[in-house]
Amino acid sequence: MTVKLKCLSHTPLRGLNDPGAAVVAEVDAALAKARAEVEAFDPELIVIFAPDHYNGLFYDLMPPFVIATAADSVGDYLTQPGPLSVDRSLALELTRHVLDSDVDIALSHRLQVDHGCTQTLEELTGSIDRYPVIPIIINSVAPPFAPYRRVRKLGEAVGRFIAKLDKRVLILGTGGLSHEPPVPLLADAPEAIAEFLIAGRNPTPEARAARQARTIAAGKIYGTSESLQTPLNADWDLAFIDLLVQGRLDEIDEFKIDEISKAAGRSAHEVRTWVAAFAALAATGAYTARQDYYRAINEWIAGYGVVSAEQN
Ligand SMILES: O=C(O)CCc1cccc(O)c1O
Ligand SMILES: [Fe+2]
Repeated sequence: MTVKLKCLSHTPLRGLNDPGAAVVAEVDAALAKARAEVEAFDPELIVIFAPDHYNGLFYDLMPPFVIATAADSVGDYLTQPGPLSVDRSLALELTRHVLDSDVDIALSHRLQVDHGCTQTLEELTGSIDRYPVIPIIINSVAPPFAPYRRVRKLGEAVGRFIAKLDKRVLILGTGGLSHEPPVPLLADAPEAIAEFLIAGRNPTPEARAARQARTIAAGKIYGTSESLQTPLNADWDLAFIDLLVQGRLDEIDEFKIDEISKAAGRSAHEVRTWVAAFAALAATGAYTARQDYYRAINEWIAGYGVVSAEQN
């Protein structure tokens, strides 16, 4: 087994509400480098930890963690629609292994995934179906959440499975860092919004377009006094990256969900995918990590970071 890891932010506003050309070029360069490294590694399997944003998973049955044996991209924002190349039998084996490790996880034999999973696959591999993949969705957007220590346990269980494979495996985490796009909350939601959050699967094209227009509008004022959303927090982001790079994963067990929401925004919990990814890598042996890129980008509603790691 050889393992590499990449964790990066996603933002569906890339290409829809861009910052200045210099910043766009910087990010393009960071992504081109990451993609070239993936190409050179030539993974035989990608394990991707991703969030969902009320596209595949709703409050009619909201699981803390899900492994998919088959997955279709809904094609939201600018992402590619269609099936991912999920390794069905390996995904099923992984599910058994995680359950045997005392971590409860849901199983989907037909999951819809959104930009939270597909954008990173496209950016790092050129398409959503280039390599065999196992998608693992971690609820990071629809509270209540399982504690961070459980996310770490999940990652460790996945890592022990990966360690037994005779394959080159790329572990991905996608989302974060600090940010708060206008995703509605079920608590105190008006009837129509509550209905969407509970049972909003397969929205009409009009409903999807309206939702995307709201995100773009929020991006245009994010970080100004006009915005009601919690702003980006570069200090929080850089401290989190340092913790991962320095291998201080045990400190994550003390992370407080409400404090993170306040300090870094409600969607900062997408870093749960990074936590699982690093815990998985750490379970395969000691690692070396590096920060490839960081910038707080208001136009994209993203504390935007790229981090890489590999076994020593
Ligand atoms: O459509 C949505 O629900 C949220 C879109 C969205 C915007 C900015 C950063 C993100 O990570 C993100 O997911
Ligand atoms: Fe997101």
